[in-house]
Amino acid sequence: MNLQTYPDREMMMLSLADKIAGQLGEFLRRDGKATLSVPGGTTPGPVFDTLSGVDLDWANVAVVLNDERWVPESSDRSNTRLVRERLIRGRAAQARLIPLYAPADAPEEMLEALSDGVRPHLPISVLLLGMGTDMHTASLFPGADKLDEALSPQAPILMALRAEAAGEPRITLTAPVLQAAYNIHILITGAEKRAAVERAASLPPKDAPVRAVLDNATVHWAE
Ligand SMILES: O=C1O[C@H](COP(=O)(O)O)[C@@H](O)[C@H](O)[C@H]1O
Repeated sequence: MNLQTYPDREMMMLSLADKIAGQLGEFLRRDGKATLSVPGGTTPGPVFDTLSGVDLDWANVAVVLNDERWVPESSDRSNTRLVRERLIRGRAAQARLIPLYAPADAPEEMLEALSDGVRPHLPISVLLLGMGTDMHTASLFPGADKLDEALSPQAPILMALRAEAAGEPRITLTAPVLQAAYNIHILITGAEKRAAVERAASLPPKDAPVRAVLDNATVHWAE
């Protein structure tokens, strides 16, 4: 694990947004397109705020969430809502948001259609992940019903998972999709998450799912 620490959160968010923009720019110059995968939750908003103001060829950037809670966009638990409100606006308004949610009672009903939408945008150029204090990343939760399958090299692009700690049913990119990303960043704040990520480094992915990507990731941390 490559751990990068910052004097404060503001500096970390600005610096990480700058790094991500630079990496997206390299893909855009070389391939004419790029895929950015981002987390939801409470941490990444300030990175999105800065990124949305960066001058990039956003029309050729596909944005894919790492995971989604199975709730409509009207819910304040919706990761899609966060991304629309904080990232896909300003200069980034032209970016293409690839859906991880569609109205249906259960994620299983939409897995195939949503996977078909994601497939053309793989592999991910720049992957930004969050992490919970329980060492889950994306919606790969310890103890989730289908965690073993989602961690397997044969896992499909997307899976539906359920876990007690997750609240709603989840839909998530699986481990092989995350591992195939060209650039991997994990964004965490606070002492509890720092201790958790250090603990994860010596645990197997079934106990600490973030471990599935840790060896090739840069972990960005500020108090
Ligand atoms: O439920 C989720 O949690 C993680 C971590 O969220 P945070 O609020 O602790 O930053 C997030 O990365 C993931 O995308 C989200 O669905």
